Amino acid sequence: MALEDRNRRGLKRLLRSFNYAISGLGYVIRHEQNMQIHLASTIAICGLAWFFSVSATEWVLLLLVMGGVLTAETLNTAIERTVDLVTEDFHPLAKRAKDIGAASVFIFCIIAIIIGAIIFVPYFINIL
Ligand SMILES: Nc1ncnc2c1ncn2[C@@H]1O[C@H](COP(=O)(O)OP(=O)(O)OP(=O)(O)O)[C@@H](O)[C@H]1O
Repeated sequence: MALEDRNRRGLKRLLRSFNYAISGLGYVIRHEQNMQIHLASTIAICGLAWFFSVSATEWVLLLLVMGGVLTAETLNTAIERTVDLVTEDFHPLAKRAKDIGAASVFIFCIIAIIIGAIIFVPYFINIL
């Protein structure tokens, strides 16, 4: 957001914020291979949920964890770019910050896999 707009309010500022968010999302999707993998997984999981006609509660849980993974990856990319802005040299703290950012995505992925298994395994067993 342009610096002079920071104290302004109203629809114009809201629309600009929306545009900046879309631009950030587009960047992450275009440049981060992990985000592309997460998105492909999200589409596949939605297809599976539709195929098995999962319940509304299960949809909510799936959407929450899928959204959580995508959000964690987006924030992790922001951390990576911020670290790159601070230093391009090897630095133990840069490594620490990036590794911890990556850990946050990893944690959410593990939780998503566990919740996905809890929801889908009974459906798979049913069609066997
Ligand atoms: N400036 C740095 N100093 C020390 N270690 C770094 C630095 N930059 C990256 N690393 C190490 O290399 C790893 C990979 O960093 P990189 O910036 O390539 O991110 P990435 O995990 O490959 O993510 P992506 O490919 O999604 O951008 C980091 O997790 C960190 O351990």
